[in-house]
Amino acid sequence: MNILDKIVAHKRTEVADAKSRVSLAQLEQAPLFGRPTLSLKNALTANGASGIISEFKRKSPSKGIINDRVLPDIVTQGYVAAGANGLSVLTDTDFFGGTFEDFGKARAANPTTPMLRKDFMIDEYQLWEAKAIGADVILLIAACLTPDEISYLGQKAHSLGLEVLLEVHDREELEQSLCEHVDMVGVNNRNLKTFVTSVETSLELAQLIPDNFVKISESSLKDADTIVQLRAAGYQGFLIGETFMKTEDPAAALRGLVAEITSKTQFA
Ligand SMILES: O=C(O)c1ccccc1NCC(=O)[C@H](O)[C@H](O)COP(=O)(O)O
Repeated sequence: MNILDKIVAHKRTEVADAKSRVSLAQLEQAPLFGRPTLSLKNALTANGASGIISEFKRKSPSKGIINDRVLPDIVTQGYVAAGANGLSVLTDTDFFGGTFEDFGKARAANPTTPMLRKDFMIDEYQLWEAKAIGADVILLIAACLTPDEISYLGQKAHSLGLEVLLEVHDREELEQSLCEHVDMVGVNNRNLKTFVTSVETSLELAQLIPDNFVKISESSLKDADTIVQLRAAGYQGFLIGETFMKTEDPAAALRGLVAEITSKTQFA
């Protein structure tokens, strides 16, 4: 069984357990459930946007522990001050060390920044959870969902006011999964089954994504030259976790990257 299958199998148990403990009606009573959501799509496409979505990621299946010494509220507030247009916070505990508590702390510290609940969504119950914790955007990963599930979950997410980021890794996933219930298309440079990374994946798929979807390049992004190259290929969003989180001061690492991108763009 590959890691993605393991994560999804575990997620099914986790969701079944959560459903038996907390009903949808109870989730709807959460203080943040009725909060108006913020648009990540608008934030990424605004004039002068950096396009960077900074991720709070404690550990990962591919790298093990990345950083267990930092706090979600401090790091994410720093990210926003350093120029992030969106935040991604892992809520998966077993494989990524994230929690709803992490998400809640980041949410409270950043009330005006769009936030992605980064998890493996397989059931509409998780959309209610996302609303209850104050998320603005959810992720649908083509590699672990059927096209019908993507369409169904996308539609449900929209009915709750959540934006939808569809994640693909190759042409086949893109062609089979793209539908009207998606707002943004993320191309993951990491093959989630083998962990092999290549930015070529984003570069190759760029022209195949229709222009009415905001394009986001995800994973293994490390330097300003790559961001500049991806922008030229049509990407307006850049999801970055490890490059920042592996440092002692993730926000300072983002600030440095934004400064470098700005200088390369100005003098290009
Ligand atoms: O990061 C992993 O090892 C991983 C393994 C299996 C499934 C998903 C995984 N990562 C999720 C992500 O999409 C990344 O956290 C995100 O794109 C940021 O990537 P990076 O900048 O490389 O931390």
